[in-house]
Amino acid sequence: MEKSNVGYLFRLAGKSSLLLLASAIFSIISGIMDFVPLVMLYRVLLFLFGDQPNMDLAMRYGMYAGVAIIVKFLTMMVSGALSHIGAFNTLYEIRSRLSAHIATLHLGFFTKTTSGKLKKTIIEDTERIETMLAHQVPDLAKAITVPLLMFIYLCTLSIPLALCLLLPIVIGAVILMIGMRSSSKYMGWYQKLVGQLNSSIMQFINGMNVMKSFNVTAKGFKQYSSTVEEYHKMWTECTKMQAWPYGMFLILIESGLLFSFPAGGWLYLKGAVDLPTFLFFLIMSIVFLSSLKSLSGFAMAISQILSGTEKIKDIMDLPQQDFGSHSEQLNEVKITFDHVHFSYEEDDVLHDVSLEVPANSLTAFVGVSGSGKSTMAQLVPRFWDIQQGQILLNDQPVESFSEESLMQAISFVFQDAFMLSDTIRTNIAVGKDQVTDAEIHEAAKAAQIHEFIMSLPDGYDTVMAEAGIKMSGGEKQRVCIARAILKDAPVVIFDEATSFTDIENERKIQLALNKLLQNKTTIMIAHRLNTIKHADQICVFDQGRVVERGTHDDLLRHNGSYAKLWKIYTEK
Ligand SMILES: Nc1ncnc2c1ncn2[C@@H]1O[C@H](COP(=O)(O)OP(=O)(O)OP(=O)(O)O)[C@@H](O)[C@H]1O
Repeated sequence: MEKSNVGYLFRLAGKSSLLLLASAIFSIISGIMDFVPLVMLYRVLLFLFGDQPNMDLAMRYGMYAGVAIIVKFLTMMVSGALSHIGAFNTLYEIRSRLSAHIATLHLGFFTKTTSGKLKKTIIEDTERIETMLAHQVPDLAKAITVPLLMFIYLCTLSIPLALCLLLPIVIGAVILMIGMRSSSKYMGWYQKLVGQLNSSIMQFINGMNVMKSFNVTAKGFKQYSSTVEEYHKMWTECTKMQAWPYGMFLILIESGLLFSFPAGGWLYLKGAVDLPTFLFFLIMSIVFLSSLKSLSGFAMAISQILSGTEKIKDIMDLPQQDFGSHSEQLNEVKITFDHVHFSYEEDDVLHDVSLEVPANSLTAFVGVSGSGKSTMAQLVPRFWDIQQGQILLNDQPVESFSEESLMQAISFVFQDAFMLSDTIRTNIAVGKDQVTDAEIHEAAKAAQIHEFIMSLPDGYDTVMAEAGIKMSGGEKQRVCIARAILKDAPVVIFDEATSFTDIENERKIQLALNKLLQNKTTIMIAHRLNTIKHADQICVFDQGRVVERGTHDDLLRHNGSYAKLWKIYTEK
């Protein structure tokens, strides 16, 4: 974990870091004020044990001590308020920057990265940072500065006694350092396990229906139970490792008197310090060491802030997608894939694919699972950018288009229909500001979903989060088709759902598609071959290559891969 994460966090916080700085300064003042009454007490002791006790001056020092206590509480309050405001502003700043950055990433990023992981960073990690900043910044500033100032003051009274106060700390720190050499290993292990635990809990809850139907209990869910076991092992080992050095450290910190009493007594008897100074050091040996004790508790908090910052940094470091400046409202669109090579990581997923999808035609991508159909289709709206070759819309490279022009030109109907937690009306009109109810109804009618919506008690005002449970996969996909019909983009990429196959639903989807695809350039990723029998061209994918291309009849005559797929399909 880099130390620069601290700087990075404050850079992200922007102006809010000034509030945090102010909070730290007020906190230091409040810490100093904590210390003032003790100094005043020392002053009074000097008078009391001096040759000419001056009661007036003693009273005045008493008053100073009272004022210091009031100032301490006031500065503590101001510091707390500033740190909370600063931390909230930081949270806002980080979330805004994260959201703004995420909006500029390749669309494909969102299919790869689990939304749970993103959610965790945007909500949980930033929130933890906020809580930590609100509390730890003022406390840490005080815990470091005040003992240091105390020590300097004590050195002005007696250097040997001041050093003697440091002795238990130095011995304790050495023991801690030796004993906790391997703690960074545990910290990494801990972070890894917390991530695994979260993801397996999410998986278990999301897949509860499947788990239950296969009689899998939380304990029987191997991924979860083995993570819990490892978590238990990690904490047991970590606690064993930390117990003795931390225990020794605490004992030493509590035993300041063991060091200051004999040393101070000896110096007093030798006449090197006077009685008030000796007494003052005895008091300070308790106060000084306990003020340092709080420092040991910050390690965990700081490491949590740093690890949260690192996750934010990982997202912020993801490269942004650049768009071109070519702005054009496309109507009839021809798509050309020209010697396209693409890989997600190292191995090529698409190898030198060339293909033309003529304007206003239906091109179907078929092939076994993993052959590259979805990847190829996702390259058109630039979910990912290719490594070699070109993808052209009407002979213009996709990279040259402005984001608005490109997105305006393409509708993508995904398999797993995404729904906003909003009304059906908003879900159909998503992205369109000025649209009438009549237009929305017309799109829904064309998508064969109007009747269903009207049968709901709140009709188009039904909130999807509630209706979602009642909607079948086919109904949801028809809402998405209505969305695409309303968008009326010249290019449609349709990823046929594999999960719902009842005849009535298939018929309705087919009717909806007939409307959606009229006069459009369509790429259909097809799983049910009878839906694409009439496609203008069918491209058969195999291991990232288009191995056959033609109409249904051509390809059956050719008696190759497609004919085999068709045979398997019709025999099902
Ligand atoms: N986001 C991703 N990151 C890394 N690899 C991926 C990603 N998406 C797909 N792949 C890999 O790329 C290859 C092609 O996958 P793709 O989804 O394009 O195939 P497909 O033919 O559409 O399959 P299916 O019919 O099952 O959807 C597969 O090996 C797959 O594992």
